Amino acid sequence: MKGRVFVIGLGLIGGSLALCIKKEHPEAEIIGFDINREQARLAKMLGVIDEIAENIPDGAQESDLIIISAPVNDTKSIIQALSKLTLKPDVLITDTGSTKQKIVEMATKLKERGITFIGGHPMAGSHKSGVSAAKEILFENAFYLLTPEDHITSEKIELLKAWLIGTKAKFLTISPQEHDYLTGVISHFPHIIAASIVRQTERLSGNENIIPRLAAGGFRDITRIASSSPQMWKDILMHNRENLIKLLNQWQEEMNFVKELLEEGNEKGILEYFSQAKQFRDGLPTKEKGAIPAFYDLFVDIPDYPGVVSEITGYLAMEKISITNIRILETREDIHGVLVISFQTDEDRQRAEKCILTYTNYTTSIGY
Ligand SMILES: NC(=O)c1ccc[n+]([C@@H]2O[C@H](COP(=O)([O-])OP(=O)(O)OC[C@H]3O[C@@H](n4cnc5c(N)ncnc54)[C@H](O)[C@@H]3O)[C@@H](O)[C@H]2O)c1
Ligand SMILES: O=C(O)C(=O)C[C@]1(C(=O)O)C=C[C@@H](O)C=C1
Repeated sequence: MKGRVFVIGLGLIGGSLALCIKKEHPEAEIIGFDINREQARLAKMLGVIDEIAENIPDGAQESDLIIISAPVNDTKSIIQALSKLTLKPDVLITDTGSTKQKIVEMATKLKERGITFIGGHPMAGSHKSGVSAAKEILFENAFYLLTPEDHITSEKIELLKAWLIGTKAKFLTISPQEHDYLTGVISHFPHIIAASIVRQTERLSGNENIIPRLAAGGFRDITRIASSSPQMWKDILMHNRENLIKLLNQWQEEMNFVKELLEEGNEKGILEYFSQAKQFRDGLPTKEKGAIPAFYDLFVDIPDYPGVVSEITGYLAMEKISITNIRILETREDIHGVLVISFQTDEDRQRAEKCILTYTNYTTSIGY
């Protein structure tokens, strides 16, 4: 497709979408604006956008598609600012915010001017922020939630999907209310819990350095998202307060239930508690991204000697296999450790396993 695309907010999500659009529609011209000029300059330098706009009116006026990928509160102000401009009559405006009700409400200002706004939310991301973390494959296989209002025609929705086809995401249309409830349950609420576990651990650590040093696999897995942008999450919580208050009440009941099981020494009840959770968790789709991202992890038993990690990454580099993450499971005290290497695709993981088995005598597995 040809046309001018204007991305406002050149961080992880805006940058990743710009890359997806450019790949699929190389003839499109991608203009970007970020309140942080450094981010905009970096986006241009990294080839994420073609040109930097001086300000929002400058970028918006001749655009065919406008994507707002700023924190949710800023998104509201940007919509308000856009509603005061003279834009192309058939311009399509969308956003990527993690909440939808308040944003869609604000977009009535656009509707009043006859401008099409379709709320959007790609359900994949990271705890990292900024354009340097942007990547084209971020949304592959993820759900991409759209919250068009009733007056939006299916042609406009299809046009937006066509622009975004390079995300390789699966589009799903829901109402803003459903959106905020569902994402409250599977995304916003878990972020509160992750932060609370980290805070409790910090509080209990006091001067005892040993606690953070012992915090290994389980703690790290459940708290990764506590490293996300505090500014972004403050805004999300403020936008989804009602749902989150209800969820917190339910969670308190759940915790009281566990406490009672413990007080009663109810072995059967505790077993049942974990079994039920395991059954549900194990039944979640593993190849789909979304609330639960697909991890293509390879576990490698490695001896504990200096340079072993670079030895393995060196073999993978020789075979041109890209990795997305690498870490050592610090749960064992013996002379062996477990290296966990994550890949973008199952195919990469299989190639990596073959490569490691060819060059080394280490044992590998895809589960641990
Ligand atoms: N991070 C995730 O996992 C994720 C996933 C899906 C959706 N989202 C949503 O997408 C949006 C962007 O998130 P992100 O992770 O890319 O954040 P980010 O911090 O990486 O990027 C946001 C960018 O917006 C810029 N910005 C802030 N206010 C602005 C304004 N008024 N005008 C122009 N630029 C402005 C910031 O300078 C920053 O560069 C948020 O609404 C977030 O809720 C995030
Ligand atoms: O993977 C992560 O780090 C995320 O937190 C991504 C995540 C999520 O909660 O699933 C975070 C917020 C977004 O609105 C969508 C996706």
